[in-house]
Amino acid sequence: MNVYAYFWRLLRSRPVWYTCNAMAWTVIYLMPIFPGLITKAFFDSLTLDSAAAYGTWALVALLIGAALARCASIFIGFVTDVHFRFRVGMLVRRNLLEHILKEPGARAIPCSPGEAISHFRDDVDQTEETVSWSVDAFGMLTFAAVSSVILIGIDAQMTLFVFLPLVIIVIGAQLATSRLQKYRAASRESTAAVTGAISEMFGSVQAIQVAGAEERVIGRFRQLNDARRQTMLKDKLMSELLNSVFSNTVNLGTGLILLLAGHKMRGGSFTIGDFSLFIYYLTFVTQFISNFGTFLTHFKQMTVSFRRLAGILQGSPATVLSARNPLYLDRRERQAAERQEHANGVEPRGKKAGESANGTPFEPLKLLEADGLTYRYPDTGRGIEDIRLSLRKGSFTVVTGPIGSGKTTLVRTLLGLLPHDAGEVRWNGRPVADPGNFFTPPRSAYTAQVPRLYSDTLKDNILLGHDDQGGRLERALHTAVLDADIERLQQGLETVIGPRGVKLSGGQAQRTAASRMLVRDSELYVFDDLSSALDVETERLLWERMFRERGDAACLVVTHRKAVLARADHIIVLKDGGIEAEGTSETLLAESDSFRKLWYGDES
Ligand SMILES: Nc1ncnc2c1ncn2[C@@H]1O[C@H](COP(=O)(O)OP(=O)(O)OP(=O)(O)O)[C@@H](O)[C@H]1O
Repeated sequence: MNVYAYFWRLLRSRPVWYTCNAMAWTVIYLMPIFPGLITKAFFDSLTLDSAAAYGTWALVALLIGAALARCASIFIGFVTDVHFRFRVGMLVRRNLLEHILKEPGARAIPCSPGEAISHFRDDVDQTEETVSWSVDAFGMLTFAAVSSVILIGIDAQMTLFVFLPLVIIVIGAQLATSRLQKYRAASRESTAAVTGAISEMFGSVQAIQVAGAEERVIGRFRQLNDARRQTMLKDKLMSELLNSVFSNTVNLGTGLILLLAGHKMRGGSFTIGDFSLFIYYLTFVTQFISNFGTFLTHFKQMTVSFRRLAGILQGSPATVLSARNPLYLDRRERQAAERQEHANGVEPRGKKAGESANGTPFEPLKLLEADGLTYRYPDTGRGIEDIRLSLRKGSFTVVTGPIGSGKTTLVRTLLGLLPHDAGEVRWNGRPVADPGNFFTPPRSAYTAQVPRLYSDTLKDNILLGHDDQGGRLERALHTAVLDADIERLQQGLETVIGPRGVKLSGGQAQRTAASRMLVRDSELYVFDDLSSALDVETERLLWERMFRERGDAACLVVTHRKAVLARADHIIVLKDGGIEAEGTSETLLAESDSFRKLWYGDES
C-alpha cells in the first residue's frame, strides 16, 4: 500500500464524519463570497446608477450577519473536525497497538520504547493533521472555483494575476518535495533517538551511577541533542522558506492587480465595485494559497510518517494501520458491542476460567508435545534447533544447560512468545495453530527470567485485574513465600513498588512475578530461572509449597539449581541450541559430562 492509498483509506474510515466535516468547511470557505458581492454592489451603487442601492446601515447589518453566520459555521466546523481527526488518530494508534500486542513477545517492536512512543505520538499526529487539512483543501478548492467563475466574469486577465501564485506554489512545493522529506525524516529520526536515550537513561539510573558513567552518558545525550537541533533547524528552515515563498508570491500578485486595476479603471472598463471585489477575494485567495501550500507540506511530511509507522509492522501489510475497527468511545458503545459478541456466542476476553479468549473450547492438559521446534534470531542466527519434548499432566520437567545454550529461547518459542521457524506444538495430540494466543491462563502461566513489574501497588501487580476469589491471592502469596515479606512492608499489599518494582529486592520481584502466575489457575506453569535471586531456604520452601499446591498441573522449569534438578521427573540438557542429553538426574549424572559439570559446578 502506498501513501495515497493509506490517505484514502483513512478518509473512508469514518465516512459520515468526513462528509460532515468536508461540508462544514466548504460552507466556511464559501461564505466570504457573499460579503464580497455585497461590498461590490455597495460601491457600484455609489458610483454607478445601480438599482441595488444599500444604505450604510443595511450594508453594516448585512456584513455583520455574514460575519456571524461564518462564526457559527466555523464553530460547527471545529466540532466536526475534532470528531473526525481524533477518531482517525485513535484508529491508527489502536490498530498499531493491537498489532504490537499480537506480535510474539520478543518481536513486538523493532525499536526502543522511546522511539515507539515517538511513532505513536508524532507520526500519528502528522497523519491526523494531514487528514484534517484535506477538508480545508477541498473547501478552498471549491472557493477558488466559485470565486474564479465570478472574477473571470468580470475580468479574465486580472483573475489570472490573482490565481497565478497558486500555480507557482504547486510547482514550488513539488520541486521542494524530496528535500523536505529528507529533512523531515532526519528530524523525526533524531527526535526519536533523543526520546529513546531519555527512556534508556531513566531505565538504568542505577547502572549509570554504579559504572560512574554520568559524564559519558550526558556527553552522548548532548551529542544526540546537537544532532537533533541541526536536523530540526533544517526542517524548520525549509518549511518556513516554502511558506515565505508562498506568501511573497501572493504579494507579487497583489502588486500586479493594483497596477493593472489603476490602468483599467482609468479606461472605464473596471468599476470601483469590481476593484473592491478583487481586493476582498484576494485576502481569501491568499489564505487559500498559503493553506493549500500547508496541506501539500503536511502531505509530504505524512509520507515520511507513514513509512516509519509501516516499519513498526515488521513486514505485515500497511493496511493494518487504516483497518476499519470500532473505537468504543463511550461505555454504551462498548456495552452494545459486548451484547453483540454475546449474541454471537463469543465470551468476552478472560471472562470465564475454562474458556479460551477466542471462544475455542478449553481442554485440560493430558500431553503437551513439541516436535522439531526451531527458532533462530534473525540478527545473530543463534537460537534453538529441532527440539523435541513432551510434558504429561502433573509432570515436572527441567530445562538446563550452560549460559546462552537456548533455555529461554526454548520456553519462549514453545509458548509462542517467539515465532517458530519450523516444528509443531501439540496440545493433547492436536496441533496448536497460534501458540501466542493459546498459551494463556487457564492453559498456561509463565514467569519470565526478568519479571515485568509496574509502578502500582503490590496487590495490583499480582492480580493485574484478576478477581481475588476464595482466598486465591493469599494462597498464591503463601506458595511463592512472599507472605512474610508483605507483613514486613508498612503498607502491606497496598505498597506502591515504584517503576519496574525498584522498591523490591531481586528475590521479592521474582516471587511477586511467581505470585502473579500462581494466582491464576493453570494446567501448565512455566518458570524461567525463578530462583536465581533466592536464598537456599526460601527456594527450598518455594518448591516444597509449589509441589504441594500445584495439583495436577505440569511444570516446566528453567534452572541449573541442584535442589530443583533433584526433584525433576525429566531433565533436558541444552547445548548450542540443541538437546545434548535428557533423562533423570541419576541417569544424567552417570551418562552426561555436561550435566555433571552443571551439577558439580553448582555445588562448587
Ligand atoms: N534477542 C536476541 N537477539 C539475538 N540473539 C539472541 C537474543 N536473545 C538471545 N540470543 C542468543 O540466542 C542464544 C540463546 O539465548 P538464550 O537467552 O535462550 O540462552 P539461555 O540458555 O536462556 O541463557 P541464560 O542462561 O543466560 O539465560 C544466545 O547465544 C544468545 O546470544
